[in-house]
Amino acid sequence: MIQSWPDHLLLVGCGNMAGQMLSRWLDCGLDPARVTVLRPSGRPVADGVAVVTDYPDALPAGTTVLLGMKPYQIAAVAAALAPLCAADTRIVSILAGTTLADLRARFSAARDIVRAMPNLPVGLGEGVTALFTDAATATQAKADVAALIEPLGLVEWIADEALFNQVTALSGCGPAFLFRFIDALARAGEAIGIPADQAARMALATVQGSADMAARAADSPGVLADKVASPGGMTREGLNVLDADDRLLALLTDTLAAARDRGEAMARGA
Ligand SMILES: NC(=O)C1=CN([C@@H]2O[C@H](COP(=O)(O)OP(=O)(O)OC[C@H]3O[C@@H](n4cnc5c(N)ncnc54)[C@H](O)[C@@H]3O)[C@@H](O)[C@H]2O)C=CC1
Ligand SMILES: O=C(O)[C@@H]1CCC=N1
Repeated sequence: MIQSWPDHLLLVGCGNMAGQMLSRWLDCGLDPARVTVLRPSGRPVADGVAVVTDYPDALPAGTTVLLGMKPYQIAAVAAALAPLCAADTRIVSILAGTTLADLRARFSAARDIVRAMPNLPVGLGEGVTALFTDAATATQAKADVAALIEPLGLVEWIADEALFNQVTALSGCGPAFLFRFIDALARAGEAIGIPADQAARMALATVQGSADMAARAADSPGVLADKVASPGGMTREGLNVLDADDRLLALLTDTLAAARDRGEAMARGA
């Protein structure tokens, strides 16, 4: 695929998440001269990328703005940024729990506004990004934003914004839950007697290899689990613990529901 990049990309905030997105875009050939980062610290981001600590007097025509600061900063950012926006300014927001209606109210001049929910592995091109927009956004803008996000990994358009907090809980927050799982697997190994450093290496490699295998396999993860479990063997005994009363499923459902609920509270301004 021939990547067509925005002529001008303004990142408002460039911390953990937006930083990973930008890193991947630069790795994939985005010309750093097209990028401006606005960050209060003024710290350099990458060779050739302009960093500013305040808003420019004007935005070049057709600028794509990535809102990458914290959600609670939206009021202050919009107060300064919205007057610079025109109909051809494209807004891509990665702010958790900030609705499209809220963004449209704050950036009323901009026609094309897309919510994006990436996750941290986008820096490797192995992330997941959920996208949502409404009918007011032009078809070409949708295609251009999708093309921008495509090098980051899996792209999923979400048909109903009511599901956006749910997908944020699953894939946006998901890496943190997986990191916890890897850590817990290692610590459990240590608890049954494996040296800590060895358990950590083995837990990580087991998760990595299993995820790679699941991604390539024709079988579902549920079927693959059964293939590991020899009848009457060790794995079945372990699975019986995870499966009792749907323990693992219940734990993960509670985990995602708590994250989802926080997104809904954030949307209410809590
Ligand atoms: N960390 C993650 O895994 C994910 C984060 N997000 C979203 O990404 C956004 C940023 O989160 P992180 O990168 O984790 O936070 P972060 O704290 O690492 O980055 C926020 C950045 O915003 C900058 N900033 C602070 N005040 C600002 C202002 N007034 N104007 C412009 N920039 C300002 C900070 O200097 C910092 O670099 C949040 O809205 C979050 O919901 C979305 C998906 C995943
Ligand atoms: O914790 C948060 O609110 C953000 C959204 C997804 C990942 N980090």
